[in-house]
Amino acid sequence: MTTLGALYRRTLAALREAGLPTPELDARWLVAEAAGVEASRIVLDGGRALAPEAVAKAEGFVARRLAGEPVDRILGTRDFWGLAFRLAPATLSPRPDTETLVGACLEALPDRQAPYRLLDLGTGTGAILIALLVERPAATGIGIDKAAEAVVAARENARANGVADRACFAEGDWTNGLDGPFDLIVSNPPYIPAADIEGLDREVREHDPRLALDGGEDGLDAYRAITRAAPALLAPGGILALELGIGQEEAVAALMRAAGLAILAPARKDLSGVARALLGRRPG
Ligand SMILES: C[S@@+](CC[C@H](N)C(=O)[O-])C[C@H]1O[C@@H](n2cnc3c(N)ncnc32)[C@H](O)[C@@H]1O
Repeated sequence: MTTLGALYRRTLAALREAGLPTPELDARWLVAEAAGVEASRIVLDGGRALAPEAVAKAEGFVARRLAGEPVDRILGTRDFWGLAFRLAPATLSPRPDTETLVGACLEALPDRQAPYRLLDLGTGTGAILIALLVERPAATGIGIDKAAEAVVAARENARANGVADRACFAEGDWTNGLDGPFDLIVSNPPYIPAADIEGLDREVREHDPRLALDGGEDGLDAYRAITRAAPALLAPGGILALELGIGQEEAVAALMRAAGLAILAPARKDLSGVARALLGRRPG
């Protein structure tokens, strides 16, 4: 008979031996999921006997983790802005850096009760749009993605997070075929220069979809497309809010200015001090 505590210790030992960077956290999440308990129960209920299926499930998870699969991909969900998002192979796993962009957008949309109209380009799991709709309960929004499977996941995430009646998701190529006006257009676009993708961490390179990463030769292809199209879709005074890759502030600010947008402030930094969220306003 295997107990919850014994399964945790065995899992931890295997992950430690493999030299993984966060074995305690990984073991906690994987064992909790396999055993169908809250992670906090592992210590409290350490003596609980487990069914053989739960042990086999945990062993399967460990094998995947040792093969380099990230924990959130194994679990199939990721927390973002305090909400749970289901992942699909076609979706980026939303990152804490992107919460900086959400925070900046909320400051630009200060009225909790206003019926803001939002557009999220490259919505993936829907993380950005859904977080904004949760925080602004009278707002409505559209999320667009080129990956059909991402659109399906985003719809499901909107339902699970209680905003499906105010969110609409569709497959599309950036703004093609869309009509405004929007009060806010937000995007965390693919921004890695194509030649840098091979040098990314294996967990990113092998488990996040290339369509979510590849920003073209200089990493700026999506910014060019979005800044060119956004002003015509923004209401006067509307905001374009873009997540930035490392070192991209100047280039993206130049694209926003060239499109007639006024930069609101220097880019907001993420928790690591990287300039991460840049906002421009359509005059008027
Ligand atoms: C960096 S991911 C961001 C996902 C999500 N918004 C987030 O922050 O977690 C970029 C997203 O853009 C989508 N994408 C790439 N090219 C696109 C295009 N031409 N039109 C619409 N979406 C596109 C990708 O499929 C991916 O979901």
